[in-house]
Amino acid sequence: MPNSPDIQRRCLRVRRQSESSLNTTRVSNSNIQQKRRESTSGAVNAKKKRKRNSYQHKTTQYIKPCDKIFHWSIREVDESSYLEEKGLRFSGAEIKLEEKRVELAVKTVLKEKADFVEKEFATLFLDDDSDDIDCSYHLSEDEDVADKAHLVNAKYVPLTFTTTGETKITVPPLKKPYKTETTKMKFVEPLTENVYCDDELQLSHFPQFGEFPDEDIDYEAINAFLHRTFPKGVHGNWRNKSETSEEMFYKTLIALLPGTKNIDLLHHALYETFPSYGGLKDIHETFDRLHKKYSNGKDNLEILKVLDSLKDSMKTKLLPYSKKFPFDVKYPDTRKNYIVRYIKIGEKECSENCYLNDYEVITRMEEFLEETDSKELKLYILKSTKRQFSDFLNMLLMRDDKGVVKNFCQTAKLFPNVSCSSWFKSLLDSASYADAMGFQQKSYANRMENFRHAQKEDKKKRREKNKGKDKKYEDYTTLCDHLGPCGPGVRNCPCKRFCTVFCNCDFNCNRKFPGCECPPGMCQTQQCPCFEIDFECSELTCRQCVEDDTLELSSCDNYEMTKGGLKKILVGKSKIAGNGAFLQEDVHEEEFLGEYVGERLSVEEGERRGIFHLLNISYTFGLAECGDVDAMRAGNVLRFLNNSDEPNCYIKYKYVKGDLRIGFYTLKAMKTGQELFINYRYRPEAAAMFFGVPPFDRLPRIRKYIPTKEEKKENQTQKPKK
Ligand SMILES: C[S@@+](CC[C@H](N)C(=O)[O-])C[C@H]1O[C@@H](n2cnc3c(N)ncnc32)[C@H](O)[C@@H]1O
Repeated sequence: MPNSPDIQRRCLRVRRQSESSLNTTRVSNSNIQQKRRESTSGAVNAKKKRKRNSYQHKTTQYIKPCDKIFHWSIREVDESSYLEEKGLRFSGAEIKLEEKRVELAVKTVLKEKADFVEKEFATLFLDDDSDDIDCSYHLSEDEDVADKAHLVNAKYVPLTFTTTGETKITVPPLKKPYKTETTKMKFVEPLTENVYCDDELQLSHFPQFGEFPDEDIDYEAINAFLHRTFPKGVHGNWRNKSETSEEMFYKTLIALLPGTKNIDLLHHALYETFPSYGGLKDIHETFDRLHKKYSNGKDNLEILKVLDSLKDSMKTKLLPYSKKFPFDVKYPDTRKNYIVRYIKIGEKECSENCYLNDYEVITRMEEFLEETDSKELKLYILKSTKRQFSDFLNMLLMRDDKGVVKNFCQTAKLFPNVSCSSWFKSLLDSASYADAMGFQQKSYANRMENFRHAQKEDKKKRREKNKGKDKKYEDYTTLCDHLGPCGPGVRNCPCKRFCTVFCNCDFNCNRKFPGCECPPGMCQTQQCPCFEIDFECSELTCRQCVEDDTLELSSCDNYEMTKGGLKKILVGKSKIAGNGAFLQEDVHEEEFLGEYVGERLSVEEGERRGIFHLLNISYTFGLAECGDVDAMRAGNVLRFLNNSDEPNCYIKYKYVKGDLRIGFYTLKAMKTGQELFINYRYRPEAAAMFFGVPPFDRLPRIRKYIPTKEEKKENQTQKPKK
């Protein structure tokens, strides 16, 4: 197998003229040489043309070749479609039936999960009145408070505080005083950008545990409580199929295994639904592991029987492609618009219509040979293929062996209505390096025109699809990574209104948002297509505004989070609660303060950590359906901005490099020393809880499990001394 391909060298190279050694070639050598001469001069001209036309990106990172295919199957299942492997053949109707079963199982599990979550949360947030503590706080008449407005609603107030270290203000103690010490910083790691973090299923290491003094709380009891609250692991959602939780996957399998008529068919249907769980072998191994984890030691005989038969079938007909399925690819590299594959040239014709008998195909093969005597073609296969062809391609790539398609004819046979040589021609049509480069050569106007046109088409389709349905939140951070066209009519394409350059679809995809062409400094109005949809400008799309060589010098005014600046802000004792953030430089109205950074959590992890907010201080910002940013353990100074109903700063969410991020901006001009506030926009119940009730008193249910000091002492005296 050749090493990883070097496109520049390989593709711009003028090939050496030499003898062809295709042993199946029925074309005369002179013909081949003639062809070669034409293609050589063509390549030189194409090279010159490309050089003239091409827009030079600062980075050419996204035109790297890819040698992996992520989603093999984005296929419309109809009567004529079928799956055949090792003599197994399914009709479209059978596939539909099995997929329907998977869909039903998915719905049932989801409903169960939703009910469970609802029930748990309903009881969690209920105050059981077991402790009638009045934590309300009223300001006295003669209080010397600089900014009373902040304090009127603030019930969680420290006993003493200073504003910028000058005025010392004292407020009367709360009826039930609680810790007023500023938060210890021992767990906070300074960050300049978000760090993506995995779901953490171990709760006991959570730093907030350490923030309660030991004598006050029994951590084991809290831990036990949390495990009781989420006994089945963390919640998940199936919005994006890659984001399913293991438990859901397990439950679906359990529900489906007994009734399956054919394990391969079930596997096929499951793979359609859970592309990241791998092939038959992978699913089998995953299932074994999950069974141990979730069955609680109870073995269901029926399931075990099916498992056994599955093992047998694994032995006898281990599908050759099973290990090639994408596995664990959650967020694949977004820089690929074509896939590199080697196609081994066959030695024997499979039929009369075999590509090896086709003069045109044989002649065109020349263009794709690495070396003239090579027995493999090297193809740059574009992802944006026609729907029908993408089915074939998916199947072809799925059956390759470490990037080499060894038996092209075998795959072609699975599609009897189209001849082997027609498939080969389509493959060659879509497989040249020059085509893969096409996007770069398109002018901005051209891209914009295509985009607008695609948007119109999409709008029609969406309208039909969503007739009578409620308008849903549209998340632009879900990136697509499939073969074939994108859009609302395409199964499994998760991109809502449009694709972006961060999607893994082909760069020629007309749905791809083309960015803007504003001059530098003009991207803060609705005239700028990026600004209009809350996208930060990007050097991958916007030609003029972000053109400066160095990031810091770029004068684009819609590029702040990419640049990553942060105003001078210090942490001090807040006027309102614990620590606060204080300006150390003068700022104008509508100035960018910085990005709120922290650990970037999945929706599930955000939900799980959410429980700690009830116990303590929350540093989490929700990103709608995209997860959360949690600055509890790691973040920057913006984590110290407290809440106010009369804020002097505001938040703006923006899409930056394919992800939703949080920018902090000023609402007015301010001087050094001023404390910064935003409005957290909590719902009244949440505000009452977080700002009105000391953390310790927030969870009556938890308290049941936390021994009081007296109880603890009693327990200790009862424990036999070692
Ligand atoms: C992002 S932190 C702000 C920094 C925090 N004061 C500190 O010391 O680290 C948010 C937490 O501060 C507290 N807080 C913020 N604004 C408040 C207010 N207006 N009244 C009472 N507590 C507030 C709440 O405990 C909230 O969960």
